[in-house]
Amino acid sequence: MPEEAPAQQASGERVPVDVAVGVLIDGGGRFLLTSRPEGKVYAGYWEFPGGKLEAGESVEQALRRELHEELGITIGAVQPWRIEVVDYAHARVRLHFCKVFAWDGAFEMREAQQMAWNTLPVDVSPVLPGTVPVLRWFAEERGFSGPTHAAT
Ligand SMILES: Nc1nc2c([nH]c(=O)n2[C@H]2C[C@H](O)[C@@H](COP(=O)(O)OP(=O)(O)OP(=O)(O)O)O2)c(=O)[nH]1
Repeated sequence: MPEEAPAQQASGERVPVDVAVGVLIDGGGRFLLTSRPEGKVYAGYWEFPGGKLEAGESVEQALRRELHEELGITIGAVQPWRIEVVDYAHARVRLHFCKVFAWDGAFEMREAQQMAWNTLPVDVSPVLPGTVPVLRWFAEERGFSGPTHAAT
């Protein structure tokens, strides 16, 4: 589906679209990456699951909805982590990355995407540009040095 034309601020900068992103971390410290479904921009690229906020939604509400819609799970506590603005040709996005350590339900890939539990370095490729900083934050937290993912 083509994305809507981005709105512009008076300054000429595009208004960012808010996106809630879930960084699911399991008991072994692995984190979940999913591939972007066919028909979306950057189809096939790996990212953390999530999606755009709908009107009136908080980040947490959007994250609960998106992860249920996309993965079939019900998430527990949402821990806001970091916020990052990324300029793509298709949109300017404000990514609200949240850590999630608990969820219920079995994973179902409801958009025919793929999922992979990862540690550093990640073994899936290509990684979405707006996802790369998260791998760096994990590397800092975990004292990991070296490339976090394969260069594309
Ligand atoms: N989910 C997610 N999106 C990311 C990440 N990094 C990153 O730059 N993005 C960008 C890609 C998209 O431009 C935007 C998310 O929008 P989307 O199109 O996937 O969201 P959506 O599921 O609400 O899509 P739709 O209903 O409009 O089709 O955020 C990430 O790690 N996870």
